[in-house]
This record gives sequence, C-alpha cells and structure tokens, in this order.
Amino acid sequence: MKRETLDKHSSRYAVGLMSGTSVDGIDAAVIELADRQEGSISVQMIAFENVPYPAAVRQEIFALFDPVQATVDRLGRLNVLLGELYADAALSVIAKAGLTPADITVIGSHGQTIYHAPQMEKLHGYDIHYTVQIGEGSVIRARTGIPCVTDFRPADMAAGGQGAPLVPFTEFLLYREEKRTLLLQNIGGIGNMTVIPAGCAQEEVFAFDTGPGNMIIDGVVERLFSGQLTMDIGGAIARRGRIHEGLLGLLKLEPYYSQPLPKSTGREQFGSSYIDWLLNEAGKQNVTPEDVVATVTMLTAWSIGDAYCRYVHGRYPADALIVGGGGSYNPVLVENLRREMEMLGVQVMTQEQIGQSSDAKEAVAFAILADYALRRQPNNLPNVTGAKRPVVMGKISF
Ligand SMILES: Nc1ncnc2c1ncn2[C@@H]1O[C@H](COP(=O)(O)OP(=O)(O)OP(=O)(O)O)[C@@H](O)[C@H]1O
Ligand SMILES: CC(=O)N[C@H]1[C@@H]2OC[C@@H](O2)[C@@H](O)[C@@H]1O[C@H](C)C(=O)O
Repeated sequence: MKRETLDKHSSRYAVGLMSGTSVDGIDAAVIELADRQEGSISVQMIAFENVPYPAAVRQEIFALFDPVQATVDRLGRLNVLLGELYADAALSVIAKAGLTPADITVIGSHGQTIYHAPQMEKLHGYDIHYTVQIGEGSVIRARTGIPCVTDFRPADMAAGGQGAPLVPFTEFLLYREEKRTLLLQNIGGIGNMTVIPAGCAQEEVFAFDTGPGNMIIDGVVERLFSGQLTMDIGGAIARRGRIHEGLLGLLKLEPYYSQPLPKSTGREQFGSSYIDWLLNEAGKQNVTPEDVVATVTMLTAWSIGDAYCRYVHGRYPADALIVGGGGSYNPVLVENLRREMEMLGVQVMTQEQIGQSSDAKEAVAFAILADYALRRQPNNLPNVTGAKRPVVMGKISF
C-alpha cells in the first residue's frame, strides 16, 4: 500500500463478518480503510479470526435449509442467536486487532444464507424473487455499540438483480491490474468467478457462480464416511480414489453449467436432495466411496474450467486465475483445477501465493461494502448481478 497517496484524515476501521454456504464458522476481519486521492479506497487487513460454529448450531442451520423444517419460530430464534454469535466474533477480532469497539466505525455482517431464489416467479401478478440471510443486526449493534449493516442482497434484487455475487465490487477495487486479465475464483460452498479484464473500468467487470465449490465434496464425505467428517481434509480421500468417468459424465449434464449469465446458485440446487440423487446414481454404477469423492472433486475443477471456456475465454483470454476460499486448502482440487486451466493457457495461483489470505477475503469484502453503505455510496455491480441500476445495499442498525 502506498501511504503517500492516502488521505490520512479519512483513515477508519471497519469489521467484516462472513458466514458462508459451507456453514463451517464465522470469518471475522478488522480492516483499515483510507480514501485515495483519486477517489478510490485503500484497504489493509489488521486482524482476522475464524470462529467455528458449535456443532449443535451448525446442525440447526442445516435444518433451516429445509423449508419444511424451517418453521417461523425456529427461524426467528436462530436469527437472534446468530446475532449474538456474530457480536461475540466481532468483539473477539477487535480485541485481537488491539482495538476497542469505540475505534470501529461500522460492522458489515453478511449473515447466514438460508434460502436464495434468484429466478423470477409470478406471484399474484407480480414478478418476485427473494433471498434470506439471518443474523440480527440489531443484536450485533446492541452488544457491540457499533452501527451494523446487514441484509445486503435484497436491495440489488429489488432493482432486478440476482443479489449475488457481491464480492466482485470489492475485487475490482483491490485486484485490478493494467496489464493482466485476472480471474478470481472463490471455492467456498459454492464456486464463483470474477473476471477483471486488464485496465478495465468498473462496468467491464463480470462475475457469476460457476456451480458447486466444496458443497458436493462436503456433502458426499459427510454421508459416505458416517458423519465423522464434514470435509475431505487435505484432499486425502480424493487422493485415494479414482475418477469414475461414467459418473462424471452424468454429473456434467447438470443444466446449471450451461445456463446463461447472469446466474447464481446455492444449496437449493446442490444441497442435500442433489446429494441423495448423486449417491443413488453412484450406487447404481457401484462406485466406491473414495471414487465418488475423487469424481466430485474433479467435477468442481471441471465446472470452473468449463465456465471459463463458455463465458470468458473468447472475450477475455486470462493471464492468471487466483484461487481463494476453503477449496484452496484441498490440494487435489487445486491440482485438478491447475490441469484444467493450464490447458487453456491460464496460470493458477492461490491467494496465499500472492500474499493474501484465502479465508479472509469475503469478511474483508463485507467490511468494505458496509463502509460504502454507511456513506450512502452505491455498492453493487449491475453488470455482475443483472440489476437495472447501481444501488446502496445493506440495512443499517444504528
Ligand atoms: N484443509 C482443508 N482441506 C480440504 N478442504 C478444506 C480445507 N479447509 C477448508 N476446506 C473446504 O472449504 C470449505 C469452506 O470454505 P469457505 O469457508 O471458503 O466457504 P464459505 O465461505 O462457507 O462458502 P461461500 O463462499 O460459498 O459462501 C469447507 O467446507 C471445506 O470443504
Ligand atoms: C446467496 C449467497 O449467499 N450466495 C453466496 C454463495 O457463496 C458463494 C457464491 O454463492 C456467491 O454468490 C455468494 O457469496 C459471495 C460472498 C458473494 O456474494 O460474492
């Protein structure tokens, strides 16, 4: 960061909280922001922490993914409980940064996505689409004393957008280069790609969900290894297995992969009903548990390469793909991805290899988005989400 170009008077601290589709825990970051003279911002991460969810809370969140089990009382209760847990995570990372709540101007909390339905449907003559994130901002505000921005996605959807992905707004600010076209690939529960063409303007950035990230891998591991594991740590199981071409060929037929942009997806598509179907098909073809894990790990890598070929390569041949999110800690997944992308002339690196953290990126992003919301600055990218116009996303609990 070039200190001399910063307006030091504008320097401020913000906290970002992210709980993603993998439901592995709460990512919390403290950042320092400052305005640049040319009108953009500069960001430095001061502290980061990942607070795992207690197993019972994780179980309760998963219950809410099933609309039948997600009764209003359960939803209301968990909304408040998550607010408490997010407040604790915020206070803990603030202390880790050596700061006090009084030093922080705003908390941006993404919340926990419970349901995401971006496709328009007709209801009583209206076109509607919706998304549900919980984790009560008023509770976070009350426990920390810091203004809190939550519920970012609905404003973009009300303007006709998919309400996702939102992080590309911050990726443009932080990663754009004059000479290289970069792909930023997050592999969380869902996979999402941001394309930042060399020397681009904000309107030229585009992004979309590539499909499953770790969601299918986690889902099959949890089922096939009798609930002892929630992920394939270090890709150890996939490494023992072999790719089953028959099963892989079938999985590639999923229509989401060829759906036109803009598009976003979630657990509604690749969650537990999908895992039921997949394991049933694997059973018919007598695929061993290790081979299932190896095959779905390959599927995730393939879906990213396929998306690049379909939507990006012809317009913006990329120089490098930078992988972030928990999937970057699975070496088998990264090796598969490297093979897929290097065939297409794209170098693959992890966030760590460029001196950043794979874990912290989304938490940092929601701190930045909250800073924009507090200053009433638009913080969506219509070109990415399909919204009709720029809007200020987020609801503020003062
Ligand atoms: N050491 C590891 N080995 C293998 N996989 C890992 C490892 N660490 C994390 N993961 C994978 O990463 C997932 C968590 O990724 P991440 O925290 O980026 O997801 P998220 O933020 O919840 O999702 P999203 O970005 O879709 O909202 C875990 O569920 C697991 O599948
Ligand atoms: C509705 C929702 O929670 N979507 C998530 C999910 O996880 C990854 C991908 O799908 C992305 O679209 C989005 O999250 C990130 C933080 C985003 O909006 O950029």
